[in-house]
Amino acid sequence: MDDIDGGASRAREMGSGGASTPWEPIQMVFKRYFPEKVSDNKAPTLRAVVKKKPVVVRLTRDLVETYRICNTQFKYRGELNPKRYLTTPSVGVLNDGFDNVNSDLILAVNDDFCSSDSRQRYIVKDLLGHGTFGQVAKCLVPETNSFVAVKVIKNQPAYYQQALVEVSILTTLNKKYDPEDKHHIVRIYDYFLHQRHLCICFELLDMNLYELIKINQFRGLSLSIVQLFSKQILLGLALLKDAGIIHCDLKPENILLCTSVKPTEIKIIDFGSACMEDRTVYSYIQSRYYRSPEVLLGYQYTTAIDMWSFGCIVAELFLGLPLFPGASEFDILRRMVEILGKQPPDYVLKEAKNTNKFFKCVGSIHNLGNGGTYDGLKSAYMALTEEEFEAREKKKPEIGKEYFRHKNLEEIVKGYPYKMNLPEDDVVKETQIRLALLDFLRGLVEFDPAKRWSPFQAAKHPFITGEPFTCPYNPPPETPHVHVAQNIKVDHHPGGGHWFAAGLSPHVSGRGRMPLHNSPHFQMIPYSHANSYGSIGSYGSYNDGTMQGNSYGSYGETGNMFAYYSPVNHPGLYMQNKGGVSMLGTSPDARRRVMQYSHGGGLGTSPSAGNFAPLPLGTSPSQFTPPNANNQFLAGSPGHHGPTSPVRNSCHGSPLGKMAAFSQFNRRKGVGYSGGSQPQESSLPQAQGHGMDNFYQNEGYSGQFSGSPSRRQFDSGVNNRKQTQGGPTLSTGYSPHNVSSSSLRSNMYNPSGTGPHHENPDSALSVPDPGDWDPNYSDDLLLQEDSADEGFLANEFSRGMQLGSTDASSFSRRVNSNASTSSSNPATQRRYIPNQPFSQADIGSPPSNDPHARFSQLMPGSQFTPHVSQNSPSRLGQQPPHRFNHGRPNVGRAMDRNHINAQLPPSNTNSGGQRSPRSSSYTNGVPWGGRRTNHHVPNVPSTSHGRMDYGSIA
Ligand SMILES: Nc1ncnc2c1ncn2[C@@H]1O[C@H](COP(=O)(O)OP(=O)(O)OP(=O)(O)O)[C@@H](O)[C@H]1O
Repeated sequence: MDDIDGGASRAREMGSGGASTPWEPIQMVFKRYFPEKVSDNKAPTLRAVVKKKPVVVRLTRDLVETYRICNTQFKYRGELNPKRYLTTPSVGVLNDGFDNVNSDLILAVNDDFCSSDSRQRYIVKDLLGHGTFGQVAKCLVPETNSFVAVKVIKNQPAYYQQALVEVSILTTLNKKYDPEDKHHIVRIYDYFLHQRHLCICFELLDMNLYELIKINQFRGLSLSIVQLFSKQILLGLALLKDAGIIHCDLKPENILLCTSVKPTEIKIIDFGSACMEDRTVYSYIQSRYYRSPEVLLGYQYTTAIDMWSFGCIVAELFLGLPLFPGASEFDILRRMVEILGKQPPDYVLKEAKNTNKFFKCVGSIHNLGNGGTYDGLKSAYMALTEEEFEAREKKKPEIGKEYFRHKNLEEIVKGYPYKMNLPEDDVVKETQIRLALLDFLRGLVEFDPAKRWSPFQAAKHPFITGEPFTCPYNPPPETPHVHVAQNIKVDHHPGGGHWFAAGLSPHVSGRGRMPLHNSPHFQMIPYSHANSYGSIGSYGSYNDGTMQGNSYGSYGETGNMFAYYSPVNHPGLYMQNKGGVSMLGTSPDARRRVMQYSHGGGLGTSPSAGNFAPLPLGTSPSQFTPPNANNQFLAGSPGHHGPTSPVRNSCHGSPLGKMAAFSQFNRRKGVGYSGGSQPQESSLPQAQGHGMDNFYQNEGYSGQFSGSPSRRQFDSGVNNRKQTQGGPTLSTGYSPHNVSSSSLRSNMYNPSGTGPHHENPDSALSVPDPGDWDPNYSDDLLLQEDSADEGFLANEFSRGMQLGSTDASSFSRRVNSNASTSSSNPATQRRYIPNQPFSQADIGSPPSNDPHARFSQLMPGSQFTPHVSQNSPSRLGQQPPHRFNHGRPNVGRAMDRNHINAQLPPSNTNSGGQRSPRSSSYTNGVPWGGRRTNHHVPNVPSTSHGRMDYGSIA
């Protein structure tokens, strides 16, 4: 004390001019502490709880500052930092060293992209995911200080083309059908070329539903969440149906949380496999677990296949595991028949291309009673047993593990374990809701596509509306489709290409394509033998009858030949007929095909592909395939399935398949992580929302439909429509309209609960091991992470999603580099290449109102040299892709091709920071994010995607 006082007086002296005395503080801020007297003679204890971060954390959090404190001479130059690569492998071997062996652009933190069109800069900060088409990077938009997701498409023509389809479809959906962003479809902001890679800029979203289930330890989500998400997905599907677009790859991985809005919403992504309903080009679509019976059987398909996938997703959200986790297509069908207690209707089996693979004929198929519809009692077909299948196919069918103790849907849903310690009342309520769910599912996973509910019909189901469920739902008749976008702008230019492949040309009015004959740009030459499509152009240009097209990516169909004109090509630039047959353009991926045709008129090869075998079928990038001489295409019998989904995650099989395996592996390992006008006659009482705790009414829910007649009644039913025979009973009603954040929190199963959640006998009392059915699963993928960040993570996530009961520590985290380094690393010697992705030989038309102008921007030159990497993965693996023309009548649909202007998100939107539970990226192949949790199922979703083996088939 004396010292202190003395010091103070000396300071005063110094302040008054004492020059020789050492410096002392002028004023004393703290006084000496004198403990208060305590009466009980106990030694007083001073307890100060100081939450300090570990010293290492404190010293390294702002390392540059720490260095400056240590050494004032220290200067920091970000550009000297070693590059932190996000792409694996990061060795540049293609595209002048810009691309790796997989044709992926090698991305490093702080690389920047610049859109030549919008002049917008995007600075790479992290990797969000890795798909078949390329990588998705989290990028900073410096002007607005906001983040976006940029999908960098592989530098290969077919990927490029298919990605343009995605751009086109999404642009149309966003701008024409959902300008107010109410239908839970991801927003596209911009697209541009960078180092020959097409880059598509999307709004930044969060983890996907598979990851959500995963962090919940593969226990199902609460019914309120299932219901909320179902409703939102239905809004998206209703929009798609209205636009006549089939997503073709609906699955939990392609539904992402959007936590930037409150309460949390979901959005549908990945339209890279989508097609127009009247252009069902590919026969091999949908990820296996979510693949519809029509697609499995090779029957014509419509938007109803998305409803099947949706049904599978709803069931999976509730059960935590896929409803039909078949290891092969045979296994899937077997499970469907067993769980649903039915089989596809005879009229489908009679016409489907693959019926013989799975069924045997046991009766007359010529006089199918009941209009060809299997009445459930007797059918002309019987599913093959495993032995019969083996005898026919000369190989054993792959059969996956059983996860449910019960064998039929009703028992599975009813018998699913209830949440632990649920009060009796709540059990009763949930039982009631489960009945509604069961009925709901039955309408979705309905074998007969004609009977399967439409989004409109499903949206009126009590499970969605929250009305009390008292009896089987009788859906209202589907509103006849009336196309909404009547005034679609048409590009009257001869460029077609992939736009037509996606059926996007307003001039392509139908499968019959009769209008094509009238096109001033199109002279159709009668020619037959091709019976399937890839890109189909209404403006193809033929020069003569020799089948030399002047453009690429054109495909034929039965009885007709089409080619489209590419705006980057000269009319008159003839394709070489290298295959010894007359041909017209094909997808560049034709290079890997050797096919036999029953008719000699091969159709099209890609000029970019050089001397490739003729290709009768249009191809997608997802249908690359190596030679397989055993496959024959019959012109009149299109539709052999390829080995796996062209769109997905095949560890074996898909044309892009090896890639899929690779990318899935990486993803799993943590590459990134990964009308409203029906009058409201009366509102149900507000008490509708109290049937289940944690729900509340939200009359202002944004999902109002507008415009489309087929959409307009959607939401009106939510609040007002009464169930056919059910009154507004309050006791069992529950409102799905919204779920508060807190309800999301409390409705997630608590992973710490010990109750049996799964029916799997093996796992009845424990969490199922995802490794059993998830070939990519490995808890080695999980990495330790600084625990100091866990709180932040938990907060970040729970602020967005409010899952609450799930242990925050189970969330992985994406780590962003804060290094303010420049993107240019002097050590990396790369020659700048202007944006010139592919030569005219390789590409189609870009999405633009002015394709010529747009294209000249995009394609300053044509220096693309096709390269076929040996390692270039192919999603559809080792068998040839097959497509078929389903021969359905066309319904002309017009879609515009408006160019998207960059509409960047507001500065505060999704400003990124460290996002919720996705994460971990690789740096030069070394994982650096993620964490290991204490859960006995270490299921941090280190990748954005989940399962990898969807696409493969037996
Ligand atoms: N807008 C987004 N915001 C955040 N992450 C995204 C976004 N879009 C995509 N991702 C992430 O990137 C991953 C790959 O994206 P996407 O599915 O579009 O690519 P893909 O190549 O088409 O994949 P797939 O192999 O499934 O076809 C997604 O699973 C997701 O985790």
